[in-house]
Amino acid sequence: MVKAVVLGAAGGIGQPLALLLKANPLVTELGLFDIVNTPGVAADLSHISTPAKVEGYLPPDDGLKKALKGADIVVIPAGVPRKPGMTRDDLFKINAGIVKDLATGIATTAPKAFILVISNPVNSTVPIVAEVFKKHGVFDPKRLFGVTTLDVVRASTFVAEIIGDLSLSKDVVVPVVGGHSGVTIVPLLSQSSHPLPSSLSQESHAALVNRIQFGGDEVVKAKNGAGSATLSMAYAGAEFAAKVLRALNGEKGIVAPSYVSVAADASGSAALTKELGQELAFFSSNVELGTEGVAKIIPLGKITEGEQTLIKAALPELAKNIETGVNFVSEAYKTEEPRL
Ligand SMILES: NC(=O)c1ccc[n+]([C@@H]2O[C@H](COP(=O)([O-])OP(=O)(O)OC[C@H]3O[C@@H](n4cnc5c(N)ncnc54)[C@H](O)[C@@H]3O)[C@@H](O)[C@H]2O)c1
Ligand SMILES: O=C(O)C[C@H](O)C(=O)O
Repeated sequence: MVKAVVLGAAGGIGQPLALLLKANPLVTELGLFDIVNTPGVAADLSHISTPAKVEGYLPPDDGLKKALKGADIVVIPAGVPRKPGMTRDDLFKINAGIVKDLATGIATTAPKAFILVISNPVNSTVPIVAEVFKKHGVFDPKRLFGVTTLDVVRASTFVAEIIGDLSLSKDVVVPVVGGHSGVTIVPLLSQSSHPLPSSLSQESHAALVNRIQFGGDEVVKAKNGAGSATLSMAYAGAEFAAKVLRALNGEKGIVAPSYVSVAADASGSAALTKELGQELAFFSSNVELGTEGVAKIIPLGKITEGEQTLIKAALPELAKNIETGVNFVSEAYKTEEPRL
């Protein structure tokens, strides 16, 4: 029996993500929480002939607690998306508070659940969840994941496009490390399961890296004020959730990149820190998943000089983003006691 919960379930990501989770046979219960419209979304999904029992909750009458009760996996796409001209960091002001409140609900109701954070800026919202959990004395770094899968999905698609065969895209695997915004997104194209054509010019290679790093902007621009990636994100979020669920179900050897706390695996992160030349509290790297969450953080391995330069550019930005998240929670708790 597995209960999955979506917080922000009526949104542009939340609805298709809830649909894909409802379609996952490993999910037997699906809790949907949002500040609007969840009863309708839940009624609609509940007619689909798959095992999951669906319930929708709103804030009144302890809706968040009811949605979270007994949760094994909680996915968070709650919060505002970008408009053209904005960076993900511009979302921090609104989304930090939303994520903090939802994290408080999880810490007090389902502290053992796996938490998959989609809300931007991921580089900072994941540290917010960690800090809230620490304040409540329930932080388990193995169970907290920043969802960076969309970067991996984009890399697979764009590499397959360059190879000239989109049918390969589901098989192309490119590790994408670092974080989830602009220069912190570092595709390790040299480790692609499908090598790039040797005829690819340096300029085209650089353009591919840039497209993976700024793929989100392409969608924000095309949507022209109506938000950011929702459908591709729902697909990516469901893919990552499916891997976590398979690992929870006992399947071995499942690997996926995710933005995790380095405290999740001391020896893996020590090797990673050596490669990076500095320690960061959070970093996205390939992670082996197990029944307890992160089983292993897999270091970068062999990378090119160009990739090393990209990592160097990512590190200061990531450090700043992490600090922003951590400071936000310590400031908040100066005026507010954790609700234990
Ligand atoms: N990690 C990624 O790769 C990635 C990709 C795409 C989008 N995102 C981020 O995901 C977030 C959501 O994007 P979207 O397009 O679905 O936005 P959206 O506005 O369509 O949906 C957000 C939903 O969150 C709900 N919400 C707001 N406050 C809430 C609260 N306190 N509790 C519960 N629900 C609440 C809203 O009612 C809305 O239904 C944004 O921050 C966006 O930047 C992340
Ligand atoms: O670009 C955004 O703001 C949304 C998301 O992070 C993305 O990568 O598409």
